[in-house]
Parts: sequence; C-alpha cells; structure tokens
Amino acid sequence: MIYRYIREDSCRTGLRARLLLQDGTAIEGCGFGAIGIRVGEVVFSTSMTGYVEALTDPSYAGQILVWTHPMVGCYGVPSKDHSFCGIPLNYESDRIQVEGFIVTELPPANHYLAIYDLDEWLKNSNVPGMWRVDTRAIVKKIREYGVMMGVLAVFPRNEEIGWDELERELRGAEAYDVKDFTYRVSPKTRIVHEPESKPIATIAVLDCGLKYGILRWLLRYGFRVIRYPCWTTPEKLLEEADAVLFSNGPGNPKVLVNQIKTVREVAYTGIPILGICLGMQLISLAFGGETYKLRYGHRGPNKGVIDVTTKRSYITTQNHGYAVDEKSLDGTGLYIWFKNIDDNSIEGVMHEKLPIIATQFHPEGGPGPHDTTWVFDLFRRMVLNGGKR
Ligand SMILES: NC(=O)CC[C@H](N)C(=O)O
Repeated sequence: MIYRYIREDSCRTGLRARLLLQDGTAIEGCGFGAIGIRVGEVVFSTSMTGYVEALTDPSYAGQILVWTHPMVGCYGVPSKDHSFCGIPLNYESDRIQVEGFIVTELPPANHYLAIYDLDEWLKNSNVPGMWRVDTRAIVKKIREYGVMMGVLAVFPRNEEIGWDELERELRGAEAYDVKDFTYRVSPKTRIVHEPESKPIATIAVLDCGLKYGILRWLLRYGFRVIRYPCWTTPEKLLEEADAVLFSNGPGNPKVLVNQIKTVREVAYTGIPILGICLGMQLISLAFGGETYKLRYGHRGPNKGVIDVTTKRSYITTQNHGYAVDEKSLDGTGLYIWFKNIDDNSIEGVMHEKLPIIATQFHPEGGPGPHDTTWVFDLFRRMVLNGGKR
C-alpha cells in the first residue's frame, strides 16, 4: 500500500518524492531541495523551531530527519555573518549534515535575517527533502517498529524513480549501527579558537562532530579551545590541555573502539573532563559500562530530566539514539547524575573520584532551553580548582 498525500499540481517546487521504509511502508509526497536518492536511518525530532541548528548538527550524519511540527521553514535560513568569536550563530556546523529532511508543510520564508528559504538551502547543499506528507503517520510507524533504515528519492514531476529501484537501494545499504560516521564530521587538522579576552584555560576537544553551540559556550566562558581530529592520540590531546572535552557525534558509540581507548587513557591521568552526549557514552564504555539502542531515541528540545543528586528537574535538548545501561555502571566508579523523566534512562554521570562529569543531553541547547548551561559553570569551576567540583 502506498500512502499518497498530494495532488499532482500541488507541488510548487515542481518535484515529487518517495520514501520507502525498511518495514515496507511506502510514502509519496512533494519533493524539495536537491534531486537525488539517499539512504539513512529515519529518525524524528519533536522540535517546533530550530531546523537550521538541527540540520547542521553533525550528530545527525547518516540519518533522514522527520520533523513532527507541521510548519517548517517559516523564518528561512540566516546568514553565517552573524557570529561570535568567528563561529556563526544558529549553525551547529558549516553545512547540512542530514541525508534528507521530511516535513509536512513548507511555507515560504519570511524573516528579516533570512538569506535563503529552506528549499534553496537544501538545493544548494545537495540534500533532498520531502513535504506534503503526514509526518505524524511516519512518527507513529517509527514508534511502533523502532527507528529503521529508509530511502528517500526526489525527482522532477514529469519523471519517475520506481519503487523497485528504491527497494534495491535499501537492500544494498549498510546498517547505520555498524558504521563509523565520525571520520566524516571530524576536523582533518587541529583548529584553535581564541575567546574574546585573555583565556582562563585551554580545553582540548576530541572532536567527533562538535556542535558549534558547545564551542560558543566554551568561548563565552573564556576558554581557549583546541579541536583535534577524532583519531588523535591521548599524548597529543594532552599536550596543551588544562582540561578535555569529549564531544557529541554521530553513530553507534560501540563502533568507536579507538576513541574509547583514548578516553580511558586520558581519564586516568586525572585531568578535568566534560563529556557531552556521544562523549558521555564513550566515557561510560571506557570505564567498562555498556550502551544499548533506544527504540526511537530522544530528539528534541523539550525533554525533561531530573538531577538525582538534588531532585531538581530541567527541560533539556536531546539528540541521541543510544543510551548508557544503568546496571552496567555498577563497579565502574561512575554514578548517575541525571535521569530522563519519560523513560528513566540515564542522562548524566559523574565519577566518584576522578574529575569527570558528563551529560547525555545537550547543556548548550542549540536549539533549545538554556536551563542547564550551569553545567559549563560547574566544568569551569572544576578546571580552575584543580579538578574539585
Ligand atoms: N548527539 C550525540 O552525540 C549522539 C550520540 C550517539 N550518536 C547517539 O545517537 O546516541
């Protein structure tokens, strides 16, 4: 059965799109952005706004993103000229990272800062998009089945890419869970970022796909930040570091065997460490913990967590498909800091003795609430107090 939501004449973009999911669901809608075929893990975000940040978040590499909020693109795409310490605001990296983007309605952009509309931006970035489909129906499928691989094709209205071709593409695709995407998003060389005033300390980042939002917060707090490629050795990483950040990033953390080793070696030196999202998963694995795949992940800026050490709750931004297994932390020296209010999964850990703190959620927001930016205060305190919290 093919779900069709369009009238042939209703695609002002002049493009059609087809989506085939691993469970056989076939959906047809209008296309936007670039013409082409892309395979990826199909995931959804419950954000209402912040599509520029989400699309440029390197943690979405290898995924086709479905937006649950029905209207996307109203405020267009801002210029990268609005920046802080040379890092563009609103962007989480320099380019779109998703394989494809699926929305319900695609209104024309109307905002004084907009330099493109969403359609143009995807087209210029060679990323296909689909619109005029019921994204809630796709989300319900994903909730029942769990996240799954899918193939998205965008083609001109008077042409056609057949379902059999999409099926072949999907069958030939490598599963998301076994691939290492960090090499794709990590910088190829060391990059130094200076804060506006004299630096208070130097943070070395093992950059597996660092979001600019995190970088902006570190710079705002007066740190000099050095980003290193994700294959950097512990010795090199520690050369100029007063503290280390293990960044967010795409894919299954268990695949990153070398990075897990690096994290272990760096952690035992006793240097202050902050881990964010993938960084927290790598820290947990490095100390002997386990991670598992969530059924449909946590993606959006409206996710409640509780700090189990103070019983305070916060609304956070999250983007993760894997989580740390609670029982596996026994005997690792790591203890639970935050838990997710919806499913009780772990959203933060600390180490009993070593100066290590880590969150599964994103304290920087980007997009999303700034309720937990105090995590960066805590990190700064640790760095300036020789590791004491
Ligand atoms: N934002 C992230 O760092 C995501 C971490 C990991 N790729 C996951 O999906 O769980």
